[in-house]
Amino acid sequence: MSLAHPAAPRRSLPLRVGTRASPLALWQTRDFLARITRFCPVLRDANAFEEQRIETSGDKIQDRLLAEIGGKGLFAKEIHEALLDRRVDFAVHSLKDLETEMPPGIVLACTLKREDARDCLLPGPALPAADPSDPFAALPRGSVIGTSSVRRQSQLLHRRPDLNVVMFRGNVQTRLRKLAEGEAAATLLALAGLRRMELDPPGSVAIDAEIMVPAAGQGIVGVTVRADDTELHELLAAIEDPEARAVSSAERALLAALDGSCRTPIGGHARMLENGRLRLTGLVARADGSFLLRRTEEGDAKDAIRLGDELGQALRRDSPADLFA
Ligand SMILES: NCc1[nH]cc(CCC(=O)O)c1CC(=O)O
Repeated sequence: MSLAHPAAPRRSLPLRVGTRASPLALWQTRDFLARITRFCPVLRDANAFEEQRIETSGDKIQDRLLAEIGGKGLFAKEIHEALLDRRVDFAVHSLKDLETEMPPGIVLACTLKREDARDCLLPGPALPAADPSDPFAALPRGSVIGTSSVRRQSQLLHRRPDLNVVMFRGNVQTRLRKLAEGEAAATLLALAGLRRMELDPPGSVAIDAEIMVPAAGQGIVGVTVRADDTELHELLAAIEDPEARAVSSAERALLAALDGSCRTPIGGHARMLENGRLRLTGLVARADGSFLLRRTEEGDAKDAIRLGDELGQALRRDSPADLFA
């Protein structure tokens, strides 16, 4: 079988794709396989791909804040290992769960078109629907909000210091169940995950990215491959969305420059403007919301990494040093 071109070297099928086993991860993986099959008809074979489900440290640890156990990369570590051990040929990830620097021997081959990057407020059954123009307004004083993201927590508490945040972990379905069971009055989730799984919980509203700056890479799926697998790298790169690459490069460079301890709330969100310009917003905060710094810069999309790096350094310079200890 040749992948991209009749003259390309033959390689054996199936291609093994690494993925987490959560419903969202599986949805994203199957969506990616459908896209690549449309692009490369030779893979239109029931046996072209084999799904390898991999349990990651992030899936195993359910009772502690992600920030406390090492944050980024926890949902990717075992998948990277499978790639390097040649147990899988490529892997599909939520980009926001991938560390900013790939381990040696692994590259980010492809970033897919972004789904809505915003976070979403989901009121539980005891609360009225949220108001899209002021999502937090209907939350009664002192309400309990479930989230284990320090980024979401800090931005929420900055506006509403009266609220009480409790830890809420598990995959999207688990968190929706906890909400239905009243473990919290409301929760916050990425809109992208809900949209992909066609979930539209009653009363939920998207929160403007100015009010709740999303995580770097939120809403974007990224595909990793071994750096030495040129053939597969080229095939995967052929379905890359250049806009997703540009915005995520800026956001991830910002995150890398901030190099926060993994407990530091950091947000990064870029938007492509007309005329090839990028507008990047970065956020640094304290988890309790008592400090919050948000800044926006524009630059040429060709210099996405420099834009992110410079904004990250500026935010770092102007934030309390202990956030970066
Ligand atoms: N850490 C879990 C995770 N990783 C990616 C998404 C959503 C999908 C995306 O951002 O592309 C989620 C769930 C959430 O934050 O609500």
